[in-house]
Amino acid sequence: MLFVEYRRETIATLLLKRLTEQKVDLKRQFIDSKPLIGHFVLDNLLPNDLTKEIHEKFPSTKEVIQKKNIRESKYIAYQMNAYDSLLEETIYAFQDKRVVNIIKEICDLDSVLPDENLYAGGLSMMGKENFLNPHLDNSHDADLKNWRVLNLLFYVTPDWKKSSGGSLELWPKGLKAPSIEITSKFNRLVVMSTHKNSWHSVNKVTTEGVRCCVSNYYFSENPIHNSDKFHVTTFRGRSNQKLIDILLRLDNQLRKGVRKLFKIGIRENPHKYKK
Ligand SMILES: O=C(O)CCC(=O)C(=O)O
Ligand SMILES: [Fe+2]
Repeated sequence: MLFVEYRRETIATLLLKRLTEQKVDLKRQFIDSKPLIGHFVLDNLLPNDLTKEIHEKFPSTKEVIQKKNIRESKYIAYQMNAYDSLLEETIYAFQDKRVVNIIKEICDLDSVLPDENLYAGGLSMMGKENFLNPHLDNSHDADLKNWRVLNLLFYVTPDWKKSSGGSLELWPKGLKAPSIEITSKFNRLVVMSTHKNSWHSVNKVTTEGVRCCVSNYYFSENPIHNSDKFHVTTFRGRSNQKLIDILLRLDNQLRKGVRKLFKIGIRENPHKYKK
């Protein structure tokens, strides 16, 4: 137990070191992008050997949950005691007070709260043909108390290239304008703010490999913009997916209606780490 706790702290210390080294540049990246979708990209996040080990400990796609519908096609895992403990330690290293604090400073937010229950976080894996259509993340936590404000996405698959597909796409000027494409490169951290205009997606994976990502979400008592309003996760089709776009808009309306009717949803959100 002590060893496990030490491990988490050690990883957090390494994260802190790298974020501190690059703090000025990261702040600049975030401030420059803030009027649209605030984000920063940090390469070589952890020592290469450690990131390789994290990747090696990822479960196979057969040991995790598959999500496959018109919105998205991917694999997720959040019951972290079912997998190698290094994965749990890595996820929670991003929730260490020191790490949360420096990210808060870089992104110039007044309060941020990590998501201990992994309400939306955990591991995500995407194999060939998997994708995530353009969407806005849900605005709130499960209790509708705090706002979801930052996504922290740590990509760990060695040798992942732009040509492998599976790039994160940000759509700062909406889905009709060009996107910013961010390759899911090995040992890269992307932090992006989430609000009512932060449209993002993941394009299709084109390689045989699996794109592995360690995800964390931070919440806050305050939204990114004062004008932000409650919304459910909202998906859209790409400009060449006219029919899918109609279906997704309908699907958004249905989920929104259900949410309104039952406030907290009909059942407890199943995406939660039960310790
Ligand atoms: O896997 C990614 O790069 C993005 C995932 C995503 O959209 C999210 O976690 O909200
Ligand atoms: Fe998202």
